[in-house]
Amino acid sequence: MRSAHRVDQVRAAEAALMARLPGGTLMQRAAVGLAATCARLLTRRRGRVYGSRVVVLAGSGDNGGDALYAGAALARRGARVSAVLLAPARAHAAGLAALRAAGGRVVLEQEVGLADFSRADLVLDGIVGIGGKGGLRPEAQPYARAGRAGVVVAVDVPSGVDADTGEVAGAALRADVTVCFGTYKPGLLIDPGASYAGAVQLVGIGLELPAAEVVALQHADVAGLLPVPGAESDKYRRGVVGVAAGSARYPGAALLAVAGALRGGAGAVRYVGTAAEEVVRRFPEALVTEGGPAGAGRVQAWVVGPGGGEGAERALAEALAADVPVLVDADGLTELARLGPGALAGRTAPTLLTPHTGEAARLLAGAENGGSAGGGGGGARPPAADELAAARLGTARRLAAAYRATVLLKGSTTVVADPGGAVRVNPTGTSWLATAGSGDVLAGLAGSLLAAGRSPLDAASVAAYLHGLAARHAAATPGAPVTALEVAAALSTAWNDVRSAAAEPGA
Ligand SMILES: NC(=O)C1=CN([C@@H]2O[C@H](COP(=O)(O)OP(=O)(O)OC[C@H]3O[C@@H](n4cnc5c(N)ncnc54)[C@H](OP(=O)(O)O)[C@@H]3O)[C@@H](O)[C@H]2O)[C@@H](O)CC1
Ligand SMILES: Nc1ncnc2c1ncn2[C@@H]1O[C@H](COP(=O)(O)OP(=O)(O)O)[C@@H](O)[C@H]1O
Ligand SMILES: [K+]
Repeated sequence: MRSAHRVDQVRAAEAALMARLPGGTLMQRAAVGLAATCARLLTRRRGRVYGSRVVVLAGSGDNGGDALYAGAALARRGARVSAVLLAPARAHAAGLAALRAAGGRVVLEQEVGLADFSRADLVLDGIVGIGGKGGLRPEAQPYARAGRAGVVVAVDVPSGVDADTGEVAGAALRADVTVCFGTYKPGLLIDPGASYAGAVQLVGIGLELPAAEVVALQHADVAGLLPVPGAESDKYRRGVVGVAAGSARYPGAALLAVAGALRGGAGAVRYVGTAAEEVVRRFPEALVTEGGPAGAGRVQAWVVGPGGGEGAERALAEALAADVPVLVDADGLTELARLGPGALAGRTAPTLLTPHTGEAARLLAGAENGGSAGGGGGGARPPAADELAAARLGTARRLAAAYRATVLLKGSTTVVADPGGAVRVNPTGTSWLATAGSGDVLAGLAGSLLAAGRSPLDAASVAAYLHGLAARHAAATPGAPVTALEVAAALSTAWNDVRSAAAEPGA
């Protein structure tokens, strides 16, 4: 599991540790780890550190200090290091002295700095770290636009990325590798910040940290959460997932949601809706009923809404009336937004909402207006989907709080937020998943995990993980387009992948 902490949590842990250690110890630990990664990267690119061209972009804080000390260490190994000082009067004095003593040169003119930057084998971005506010300032912006021949290594956080949220206000410096200290930061795991961070490496510096703010599961964690039948299991004990999906207009959504549900670990899939005939023709193993959830047999969880069209209103009402976990997706969410959070108020079993940002905008507007169905006030501008996508962590949290439900917010980084405050972010996605119907597969899969007894937080985060992995496996060649049905078919490979990696020694 990758754990990420907020800046204030890092600062508190740093203060507690610094009180027990000689001054400068933590910066030395950070710089040693940073220099070691840079030396590995240079050796991989050029065969050796000696003679390579390194540029340190140094801002006014300790982030610049880390970068200057690491630059000094590389200079001592024979690298030709220039330090570009973005705030010359406030550069980290001891770091700068170390760099100079190691033979590094200092650049004050932007033209020279930019030329050095563009032809460097390696650039250390020490402009700003966890102390940063807002995007890059004007003096640093040309570096974000400049061409580059070598690798950019961000020190702790890519400059311009908000460490706590991953939000980017204006320009930020894109890195190939980020070396972070003590713990991951949420902004390194959540887009858009994550897309600026490149490969993220953690250097331990001995911080004692509280519970994480955000976590990202890895193979071993997911393997431990997969429902696996035991000797005592039968199909009912494994859980039956009910899928209320599809409509005359969107029959395909029914097939895709059932395809996902069949591969999520529940013992049986019960489909209700207008596409019963198509479903059973394609998936003879599914149990089918026409009509709505109320008339179907017992299930351990409902999935309601994919392609629900005109039947979504009734299906949602009937599913929410059942005392089992309910996953609401697509047209079910549009209907829920119309009703507002009050529609969930009487429920005792948990609810999982799986919006994309467009649906999230409708849900938030519904929460703020008390549900448009109730004729609530309204008047405030509804949030725009792209603004919500740029602030994914806050959006998922706001929705979870407003609806008192677990929220899986889909998109370039899928974020799962529990109403209790826990947040998981998904590391496995690929943008090829942005294909029609892949969300239906995800809904079926997550519903199946709910029926198999997983909590909404676990069901949602495991489903997103397997779904993202399956999309990679489904591609005929790495990086090729995939269809939603291919993603569903590749889910078994994703399960195997996770389980076999977890079974490896040392996993
Ligand atoms: N915590 C730990 O455990 C450890 C932390 N360590 C390291 O310390 C780093 C944090 O250092 P920090 O606190 O000095 O802050 P830092 O990120 O250098 O920035 C603050 C300075 O930048 C300025 N500034 C602000 N916004 C800006 C912007 N957008 N663009 C440009 N400048 C901007 C602001 O000045 P202002 O101009 O606003 O007065 C201020 O002077 C951390 O990321 C890690 O690398 C390790 O050494 C060891 C253990
Ligand atoms: N840029 C992206 N990067 C990674 N995954 C994405 C991106 N955009 C969308 N996705 C994923 O693709 C799926 C699309 O779901 P959804 O929007 O519900 O589509 P549909 O309604 O067509 O099924 C979700 O799993 C979502 O997280
Ligand atoms: K930085």
